[in-house]
Amino acid sequence: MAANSIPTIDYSLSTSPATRPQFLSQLRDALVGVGFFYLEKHPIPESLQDDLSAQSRGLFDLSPEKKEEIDMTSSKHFVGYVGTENSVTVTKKDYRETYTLGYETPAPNPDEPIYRNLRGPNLWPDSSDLPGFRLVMERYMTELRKLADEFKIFVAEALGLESNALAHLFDGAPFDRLMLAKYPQPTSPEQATEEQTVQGKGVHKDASLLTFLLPGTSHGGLEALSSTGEWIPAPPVPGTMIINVGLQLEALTGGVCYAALHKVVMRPELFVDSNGNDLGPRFSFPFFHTISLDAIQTDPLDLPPHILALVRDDDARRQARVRLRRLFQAGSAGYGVFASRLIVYQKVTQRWWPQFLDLLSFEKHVELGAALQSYSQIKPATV
Ligand SMILES: O=C(O)CCC(=O)C(=O)O
Ligand SMILES: [Fe+2]
Repeated sequence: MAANSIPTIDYSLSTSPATRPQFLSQLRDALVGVGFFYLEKHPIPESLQDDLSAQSRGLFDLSPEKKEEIDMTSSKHFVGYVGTENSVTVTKKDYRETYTLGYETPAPNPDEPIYRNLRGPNLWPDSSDLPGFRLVMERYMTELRKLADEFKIFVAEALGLESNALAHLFDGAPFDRLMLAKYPQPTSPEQATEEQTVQGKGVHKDASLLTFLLPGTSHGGLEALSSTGEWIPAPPVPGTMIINVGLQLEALTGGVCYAALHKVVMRPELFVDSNGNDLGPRFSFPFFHTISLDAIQTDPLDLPPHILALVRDDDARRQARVRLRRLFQAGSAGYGVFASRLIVYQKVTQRWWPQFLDLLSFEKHVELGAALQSYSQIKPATV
């Protein structure tokens, strides 16, 4: 399957029975091919996108002291602000600052499984500093959740399944993350690695089912790796969002859907427009749509043969099997998700979850998942 350019899919085709088959067929090609697509004519109101962008700029403009108040280390739920100095992909530094939030909810009861601590209260900035911030973020998350709910149906249908074939993966409380990301313009040569390139975000696959990325500025820099090994640029296209397949969808479909590796590279020329004007910092807003933390699915989805035949090769199928096992290694999906957060955000782990500090590496991911599970079973009352 041709997989060397990023297709554009028209959301409005999904709304009429006459054009829906065309929409679903384009969606299937994108999920199986490059794993990234632009969604045009989507239903997120432009005014809400503008509000999101304005509030995000306001957040990153807060003083260091105010940012400290909402620093992720103040939350045991892996939400809040992470400064440039603490941003990494695996072990390499990312040159960006982020703020992450989820659905506002009380912390779980001590007798619930430990992974439910991935949900909890957000770290909101002071409303006198940023009036309207919380309202805009919550509105945006509500709209994105609605769009993601539609995509669960679209994806099922595009893969030849019943419309509700993914519904069971979302039983229980929803778990999604909205991230606001600011990539400051690199200023000093020390920030550059090779060929003047600064790592905005290092090479990775998203841990989500699907990611819905709203670019906040016109900067390029995002690139996706095709299955044939080419880096394909995915610059913002006005009026569209960028949707990409995450590891969960790849694993659940036995490798039929392709979770592309991707990265954000920052070359100096990306920070000026075609007239040579300075573009300022780069902003982007990914919404990581994820199956329920309580979901359990040990076998891949039961795809029809003509869809299964679309898998690239045996290796893709094998790797997806391994991923699926890892995802549900300890039962519910939440254990694996919690284990990954403990590994990625070690400062949070040091402060809130020190009992797991000696298991913090991706090589020990399986062990860590098992430790979390037995911790939930043996010592629930002390969580
Ligand atoms: O900022 C972007 O364009 C993409 C960021 C990204 O891939 C991520 O945060 O997972
Ligand atoms: Fe990503």
